[in-house]
Amino acid sequence: MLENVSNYMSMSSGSLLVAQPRSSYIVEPSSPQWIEVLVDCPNIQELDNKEDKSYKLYTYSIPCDFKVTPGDIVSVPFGTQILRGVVIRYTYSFPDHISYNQVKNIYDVIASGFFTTTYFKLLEKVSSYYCTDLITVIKAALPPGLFTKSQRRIRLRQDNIPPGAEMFCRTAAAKILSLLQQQKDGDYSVKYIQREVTGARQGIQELTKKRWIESYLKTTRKTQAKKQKIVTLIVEQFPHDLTSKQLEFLQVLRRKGGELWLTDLLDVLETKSDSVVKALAKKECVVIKYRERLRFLENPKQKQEQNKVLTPQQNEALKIINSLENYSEILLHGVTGSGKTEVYLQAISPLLEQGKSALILVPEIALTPQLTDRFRARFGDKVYVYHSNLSKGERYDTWRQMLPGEPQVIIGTRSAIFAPLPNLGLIILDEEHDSSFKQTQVSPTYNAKTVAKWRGELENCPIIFGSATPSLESWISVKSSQYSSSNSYYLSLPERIGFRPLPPVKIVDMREELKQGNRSVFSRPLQEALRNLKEKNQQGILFINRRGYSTFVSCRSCGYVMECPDCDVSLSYHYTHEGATELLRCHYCNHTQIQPSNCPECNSPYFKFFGSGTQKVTQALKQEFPELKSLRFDSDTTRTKGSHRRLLEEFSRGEADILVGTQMLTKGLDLAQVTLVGVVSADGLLYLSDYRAAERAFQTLTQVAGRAGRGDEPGQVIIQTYSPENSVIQAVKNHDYYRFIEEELPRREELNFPPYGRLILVQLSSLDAIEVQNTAQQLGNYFHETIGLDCEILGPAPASIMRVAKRYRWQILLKFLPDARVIIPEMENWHKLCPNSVSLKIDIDPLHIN
Ligand SMILES: Nc1ncnc2c1ncn2[C@@H]1O[C@H](COP(=O)(O)OP(=O)(O)OP(=O)(O)O)[C@@H](O)[C@H]1O
Ligand SMILES: [Zn+2]
Ligand SMILES: [Zn+2]
Repeated sequence: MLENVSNYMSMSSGSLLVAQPRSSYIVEPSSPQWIEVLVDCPNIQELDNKEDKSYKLYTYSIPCDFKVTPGDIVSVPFGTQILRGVVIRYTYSFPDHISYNQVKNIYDVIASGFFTTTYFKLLEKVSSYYCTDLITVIKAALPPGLFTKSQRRIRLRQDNIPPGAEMFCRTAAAKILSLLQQQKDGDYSVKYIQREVTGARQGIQELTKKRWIESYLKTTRKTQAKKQKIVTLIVEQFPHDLTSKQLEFLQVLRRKGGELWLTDLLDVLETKSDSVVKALAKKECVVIKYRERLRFLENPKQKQEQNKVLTPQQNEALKIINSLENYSEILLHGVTGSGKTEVYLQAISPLLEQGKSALILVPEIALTPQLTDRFRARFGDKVYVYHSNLSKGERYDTWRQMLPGEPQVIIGTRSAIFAPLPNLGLIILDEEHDSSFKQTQVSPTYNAKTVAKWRGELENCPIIFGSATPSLESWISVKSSQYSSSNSYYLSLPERIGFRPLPPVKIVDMREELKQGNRSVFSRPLQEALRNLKEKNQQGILFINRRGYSTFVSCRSCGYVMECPDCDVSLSYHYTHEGATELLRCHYCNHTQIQPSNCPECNSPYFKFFGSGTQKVTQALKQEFPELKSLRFDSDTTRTKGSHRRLLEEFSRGEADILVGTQMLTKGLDLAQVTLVGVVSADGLLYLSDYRAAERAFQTLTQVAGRAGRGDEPGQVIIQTYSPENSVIQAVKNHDYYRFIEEELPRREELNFPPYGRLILVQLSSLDAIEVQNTAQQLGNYFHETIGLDCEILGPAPASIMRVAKRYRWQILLKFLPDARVIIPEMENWHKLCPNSVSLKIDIDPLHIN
């Protein structure tokens, strides 16, 4: 039975409408015998849905001792496999082509009650808007490990097999037998056998009949609840015949409230043996039982902290936020250090008292340990973090503890927008301009900001978008509907806390420096500022635009540049510490090789790396300012869990004078001792072949500048550049967001780029250069035939880096004009034009085009 989900979207500037799917998640009152299941098999879904974008449901029966409800995750027999699926609804009739006895029983119930009705609607919206199978969306939303597959395998029954057995069977069976015998355990998956041997099916049947092989199901371990022993005190008066050890155990147990996990109790008493506890259980002083122990990410305990007295501006903002109960969009535009976080905290407090929960999304949790700490200091153990770096168990348990609806605060990254909080009272997106809210690598290519709006609508709760540098989308969205609709608010915090000034920004023209004979990476003004740091006992930050940028290795004699053999990009120079091997690495595919001492082209010994990565800057710093101690903060030094926190803590304890880092530094760092921020080179940010380059440059530079002078000492910012007259640089210099958007918005409007028009990026890649080009051409033609005039079709064109990890990449950009109805041609037809060797990806509302 097919359910149709219409796949067109319509968009008018500012508001986004998605067609309501016709199917929905229906809960029937009685308990019937059959259910329809969405099975985790996306390829089958695609093949079966010729008519239109939809999803196919399979009917199963419920064994009488099972209780199954829509929303449950079940495992079901499916061909030779046992697959996971989601129960969509009860059913009372069969599709025409199926007879009663063809319907199979479900195999097992994996998890119950994972989502509510509105939640399911959200998933359907995501599926239709981002042109992604519903099951893929469900898997992206739910904690991992629920949809593991079981595999049908066969193995030899060694003892039954006579010598020369293969002589007694047909070709296929003989082949299978010899395959199995070559494998040391005599064991293969049926899938593998089917790929290797023609007529595998009959072969397997034959061997099974002879009892020379057996087939079995291999299930991967499922994520499940973790049970542990808990010890409960059950007597008030301690008996007199206790040993001193036993008495000590009971006293500890009573002091700790009468109940402790066995492991914790043993820890407190510094023993490994549970014999004393067992003896106490025998004496009926305690009981030991198994109980589920939830796994959460333990964060360091914070000192309890009280609400701060708000500034009049914070107060104004809070009053409006607190007055909102229904769906509304709030843009909280507060300059760096204006106290946005305090507003969030005080907006959440009354909600918790009303029994509601709040969801806070941040760009990257590891980068903002400070933020999580501040929430914990205010709300203690009501705060949970949820993001993709947690272990499977932690995600599973954090998810499940949300379901009963205890009021709480969830802090997470983009995937947390799917956190199943039942009584959601507020959604906050902090640093809303950040592009990491968008998923780009895998489907669905959702933007948590867009999903947050749907979620807010479905749950009927307000959303706060907070930033010092709002994205043009949010700016336009709120500004254009502020007067027309009553549920849009622009709230501004134009000043820093305590009337601290924003730091003055000095722009240094690096061309002048060179003319004056200064070849150092540090300009004279930056050198002077660095020298002053030590005297004044202050700290500084040096910002380097993303790792690898301009750290390419080239020959000074012939100009030869070292490139990755598999990607069309230059390799980056890596030198982790003194004495380490000098390495070259590709930042796309991680190809690594040793840095040659001479040029491979002309053998010149002047074969060096150029540019200023974090490593080069730390080295230059060491040479020119040996008295300054520096710490590197980039993706190389923060690979291990907890390393962000450790480095930031080291720095805030004053164990280094300078923090040298990449984009990671820009996010939410609040350190009072930092008075100097130096941008080593702004140029890499300005010249990217992307329509968003200017916006991203303005945001990054403003954010990094905002780290200076947040304490009592005034700060200063020095930006080094070869293009001081650039208008982005000028806007940053004057802390002038309004000037920036006044210049940027007309440019976007003229070219119909977002936030006016809408983009859809179709990406094709293949190992075969010709095939991918031809496919791109055909797809382009198909678009020209089917897409209306209010969509501009750009390309097909090779991606700006044409080859990555041996795959050639082409793309087509669809640009829908403002107010155009966005109609995406049938995906099914696209796939028909696309041979198996070419992979196809669709990115809806892409943020990066390269
Ligand atoms: N009303 C207040 N009274 C005193 N201190 C405050 C108040 N509000 C915030 N602060 C403090 O001011 C500092 C800056 O606030 P906060 O970090 O919330 O700013 P922000 O706007 O989130 O900054 P950014 O966007 O730059 O990360 C923090 O140390 C915070 O504790
Ligand atoms: Zn050379
Ligand atoms: Zn590469």
